[in-house]
Amino acid sequence: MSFLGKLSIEAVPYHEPIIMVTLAVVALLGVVIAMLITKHKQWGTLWFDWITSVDHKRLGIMYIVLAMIMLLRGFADAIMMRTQLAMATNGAPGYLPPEHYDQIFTAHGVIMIIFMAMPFMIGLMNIILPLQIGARDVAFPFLNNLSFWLTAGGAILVNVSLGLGEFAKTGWVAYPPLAGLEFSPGVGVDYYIWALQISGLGTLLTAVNFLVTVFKMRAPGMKLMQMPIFTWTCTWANILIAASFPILTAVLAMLTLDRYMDFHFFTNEAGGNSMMYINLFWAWGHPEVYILVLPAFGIFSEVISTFTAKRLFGYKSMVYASGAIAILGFIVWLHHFFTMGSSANVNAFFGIMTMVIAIPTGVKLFNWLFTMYRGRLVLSVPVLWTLGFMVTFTIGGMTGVLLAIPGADYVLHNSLFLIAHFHNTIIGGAVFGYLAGFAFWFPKAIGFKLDEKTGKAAFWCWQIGFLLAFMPLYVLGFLGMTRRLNHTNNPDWNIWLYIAAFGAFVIAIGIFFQLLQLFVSFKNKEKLNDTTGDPWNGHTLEWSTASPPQFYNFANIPHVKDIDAWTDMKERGESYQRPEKYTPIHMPKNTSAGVFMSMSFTLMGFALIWHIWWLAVVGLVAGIGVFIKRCYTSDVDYYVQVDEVERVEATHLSANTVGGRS
Ligand code: HEA
Ligand code: HEM
Ligand SMILES: [Cu+2]
Repeated sequence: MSFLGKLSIEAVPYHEPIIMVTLAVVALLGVVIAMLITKHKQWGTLWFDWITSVDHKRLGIMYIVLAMIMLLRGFADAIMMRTQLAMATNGAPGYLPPEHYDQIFTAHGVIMIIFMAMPFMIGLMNIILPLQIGARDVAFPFLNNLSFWLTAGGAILVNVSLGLGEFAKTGWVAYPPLAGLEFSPGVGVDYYIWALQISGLGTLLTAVNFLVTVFKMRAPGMKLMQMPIFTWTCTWANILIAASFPILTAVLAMLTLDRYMDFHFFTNEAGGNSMMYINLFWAWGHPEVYILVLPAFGIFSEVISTFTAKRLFGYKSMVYASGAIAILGFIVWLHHFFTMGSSANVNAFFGIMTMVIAIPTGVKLFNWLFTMYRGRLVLSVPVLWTLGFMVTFTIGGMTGVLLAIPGADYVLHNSLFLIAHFHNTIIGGAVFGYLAGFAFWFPKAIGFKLDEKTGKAAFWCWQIGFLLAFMPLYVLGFLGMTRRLNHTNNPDWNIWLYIAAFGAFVIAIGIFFQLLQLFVSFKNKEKLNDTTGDPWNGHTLEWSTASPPQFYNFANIPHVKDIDAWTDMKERGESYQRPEKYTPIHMPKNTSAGVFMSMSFTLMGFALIWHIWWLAVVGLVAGIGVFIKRCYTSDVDYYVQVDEVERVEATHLSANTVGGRS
């Protein structure tokens, strides 16, 4: 074994034109961005105000930037797959060789779920949750920065695999024995393992951080049953993360031992059993999909009640329904392997428990409908995403219930019907939810509203494109097409494959409109400016702050007396009151420890992937070293003095009294 382990120049796929062109474009973009930063002298800002920031609002924005970049990457993979399948009909080979195609669907699944949806959800939670409960930050701001960089570290590893070596060809579930050393001897599965392990640790720390925040840092007076509904759904999601991510950590660790140290947990011989992996994987994987969708449900609740100018119908039943979904979501994982050979009774139990989830979900849908009933629903962009969700997600949920019938699942398992089901719930549920939240909270986070026209165009392209791209997959599933095929030879399938490819291009236009929307909105930001901090006449405390919020969030922590604390304060005439006095505010200092720690661990992961043992030790020791140094640092906080608080607050208050609202 050489100094660089398995790494050599051969690892660069220079004979693959598609990859090389992609890398060249990415490199070019990188150079352009670096030049722009240099030209505008922004390196200092980038480092001191963003990369090392412990402010939950800035970390939230960074999560969402990461999610958007990963959406572009994941979508590029998707469109490549759809084009391949539209070309490779009647036995034609298409343009993607099998070993490349297999990496693409694996990368697409992993990137979309772990590095697009999760960061998007966690980003929105970061920006909004502390504001909603009247807190100045999360419980552990430094940990929050570390969590972000661990997530980013995982994303970096997945993307490095494009230019160095390969990614897993196993599907996003990486089942052994296929993912074992015998059938996947390359570095692809190792990239998968370390990317998920490192980012998963970040996610687990985030959940712990936000659970402590919610239980310990609510504004005085805010009882648990008065927390805003988005905060509640995030809390249920965090409980699910805390309960399920350790299972992922464990199962990945076991796969690591199999691959690196010749253990036999999941091999076919020497006492191993790969079914154990499948069981543990889904014990994490199923809760994971509810982790994605629950916060989106919370966003829809906020959007609907705000844009009908009514209180949410059935607040308590919403909280309990979310809890029921979370708890049931934890005990139905076996529905992913009905066909693995459990007894009929076991299958029946898990099938029925799965179907029961339709009940609390139905409760939520009806609550949203009742909230809209006789309200004056404003058809803004967040509302469009919400209405689109209600239709699309219901279809996806219903087909899920169909799959929950073990007998039916024997026919439909791993068919394109399944693929249609989960894109239906993930895109129609989670992604539409995040995009609704993005449009809803953008003015809060950035300071100006998003352009409506381009936003509406983006929505319609996504909605119509979605139906075109995924409804045909239900048909293909019934016609017998299985998932992960890289070419087909059944002429009956062709037309549906063409429609699906066309649909994906319509979604591409939607994504184009989203980029255009950002461009147009930034250009017109003076006109779209939000000086009030409360552009939609909101219900919850985040709208009581300025847009973007003061860096310390609240000069004086509000006292909460009711659900919808901000509506309540406005009704009582207690909003925008200048308090008698301000006191100095205790704030955490930014630190580079998080980024250095996580980059050390990412380096360790990279070294382990390539079997560069000395470098792995260096990464590990450096990461732990930075942590120990951080533990001995006492210079971690400071006070914002009263005169500065006064100055900042005066701007916000004057915007809302002189000529504004009072
Ligand atoms: C956000 C993601 C998300 C969500 C919310 C769901 C929600 C549901 N899922 Fe889905 N699912 C996935 C993502 C998701 N799923 C993924 C990613 C996979 C596959 C991964 C892979 O293999 O790669 C999968 C796979 C999957 C399977 C495995 C199939 C197989 O491998 O063969 C099953 C089987 O039971 C299932 C069922 C369900 C059910 C019953 C729901 C329910 O929660 C739906 C409840 C909602 C409704 C029913 C609609 C609204 C309700 C009403 C309007 C009330 C009235 C309705 C009735 C009385 C029916 N899902
Ligand atoms: C935006 C449009 C999207 C398109 C056009 C698309 C398309 C596809 C295609 C063609 C496949 C392969 C299906 C097969 O096995 O034959 C696939 C798989 C998959 N997609 Fe998507 N997708 C999209 C968005 C998403 C999103 C947003 C997510 C999750 C957040 C997602 C998660 C997955 C997963 C987990 C798989 C399974 C990968 C595997 O088989 O291991 N997709 N998608
Ligand atoms: Cu499931």
